Amino acid sequence: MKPGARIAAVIELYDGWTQTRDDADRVISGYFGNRRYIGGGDRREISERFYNLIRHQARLGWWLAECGYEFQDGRARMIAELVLQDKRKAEDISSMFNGEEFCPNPLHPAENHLINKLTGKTLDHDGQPGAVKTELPKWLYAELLKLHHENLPAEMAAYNQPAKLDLRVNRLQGTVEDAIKSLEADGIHNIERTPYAPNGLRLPLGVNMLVTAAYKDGLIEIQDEASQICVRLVDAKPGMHILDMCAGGGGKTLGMASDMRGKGHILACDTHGGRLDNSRKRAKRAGAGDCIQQRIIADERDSWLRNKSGFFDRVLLDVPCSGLGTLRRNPALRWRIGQRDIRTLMANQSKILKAGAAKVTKGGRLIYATCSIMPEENERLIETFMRDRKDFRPVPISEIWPDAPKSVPVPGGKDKPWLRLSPNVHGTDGFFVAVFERTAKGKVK
Ligand SMILES: C[S@@+](CC[C@H](N)C(=O)[O-])C[C@H]1O[C@@H](n2cnc3c(N)ncnc32)[C@H](O)[C@@H]1O
Repeated sequence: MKPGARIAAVIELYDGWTQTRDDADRVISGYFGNRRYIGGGDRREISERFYNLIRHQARLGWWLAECGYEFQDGRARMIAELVLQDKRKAEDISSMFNGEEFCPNPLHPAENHLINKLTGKTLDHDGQPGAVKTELPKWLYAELLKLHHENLPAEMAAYNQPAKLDLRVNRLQGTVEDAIKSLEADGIHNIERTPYAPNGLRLPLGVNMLVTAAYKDGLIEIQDEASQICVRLVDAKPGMHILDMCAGGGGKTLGMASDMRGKGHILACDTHGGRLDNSRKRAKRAGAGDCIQQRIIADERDSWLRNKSGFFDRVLLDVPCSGLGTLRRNPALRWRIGQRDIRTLMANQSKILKAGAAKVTKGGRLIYATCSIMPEENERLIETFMRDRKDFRPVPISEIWPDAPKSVPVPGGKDKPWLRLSPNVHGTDGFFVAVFERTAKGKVK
C-alpha cells in the first residue's frame, strides 16, 4: 500500500470507531476481514496508527480546540498526529494527502493553516488539564487521582504504552529452557525472562506466536505476567480440588493445572459456553485435559454448583470486571466504560464473591481477582467482605509467596492480603488479587 493509502485506512477506521464506539479490536478485525488483500506489514502499521489515535485521543482533541479548528474527525486528528507525534513537515503530509486512488483528498487551506499552527509543538503541553494530560475521561481522572495522587501521570504514561507479549511456559510439556530453545529454532530472538513469574517469558511487540512449534505443541500459552502472578497466589498443589468459577477461555485454569503437575481436579465453570469450548481445546493442546472438567453454569447461584458447597481447597474468582487494567492492550476501554457500568459490575462481583465463598472447604482458600484498577471493584469490595465474614482470614501475600517481598513491590505492604499490580510499578497489566482462608471455626453462610 502507498503511505497515503495507509493513512486513509486509519482515518476510515477511526471514524468507524467513533460512530459505533464498538470495541476497537472488533472494529479492526471487521475492517481487515472485509479486505483480505491487505498484507501483514500494512495491517501492522494501520493498526498501530489507529491505536495511537486512540491513545492520544484527549491530547489531539485539546490541540484541535486550542487551534480553533472546527473539526474533530479522523482526518483532522490524523493530520495533528502526523505533525505533533511524527514530526512530519507540511510537504510530507501533502504528499500523502494527494487525492490519488485510495489516498486522502488533497489538503485544503484550513488544514494547511492547522499544520502551520501545530508545527514545532509536541503532543504534551503544560496548559492541558490533568484529565487531558493523562488521557482519561474526567470522572475516571477524579477517581484515579484519589488512588495514585502525584503518581497518576507516571501510572497513566505506563498504561499508554503498548504492552510487550508475555508467555507462560506450560510445565506439563517442558521447561522454560526447552521453550526458549524451541522459540529460537523458530527464529524468535530477544526473549527475556519475566521478572516475577517463574515460568514467564517476555517477547518484543509484533511476534506471531501462533505459528511457532512451541505454541502448537502446547509448550507455551499467551498470558500476561499479572495473570501468572495471580495463578501463583492461588498456590495450587497436586491433588487439590479447585473451582475456577469464572474460568472463561481457561488462561488461569491451565496455569493452575501446570502448577498441579496435572494431578488433582479443576472444575472450570463459566456462564459463556463458547469460552469454555475454547478452554477445552486449549486444555487438550496443553496436555491438561484429564484434570480439568468444564461446566457451563446459569450464573453464580447455579443449582448444580450450589450442591458443591464447602467442597473445594481453592476457589478462584476471576470475576467479570471493567478490564481497565488492560488499557495497554485495549486503549479505547476508558472511553466506553462509565460510572454506571462500574456500579453494575460491583453488584455482580459482590454476588459472585458471596457464592464463591460458600464453596470453600474449611482450611481452603478463596482468591478474588480482577484486571481492573478501580478501587470499587477491588479494595472496597474486599473491605466489606472482611468486615462481614469473620469466618475468613485474610492471608498476607508474604505468607503465600515468601520470596515476594524481596522481588515483588507490594504496594501498601507485604502484610496486606491483596496485591495490586501496575505497568508502572511491575511492568504488568493492572491487576488485583486478594486471598482469604476459611477458618475451621467459621460457619458456612
Ligand atoms: C475475567 S473473565 C475470566 C478470564 C479467565 N479466568 C482467564 O483467565 O482466561 C470473567 C468471566 O466471568 C464469566 N462470568 C460472567 N458472569 C458470571 C457468573 N455470574 N458466574 C460465573 N462466571 C461468570 C464471563 O463469561 C467471563 O468469561
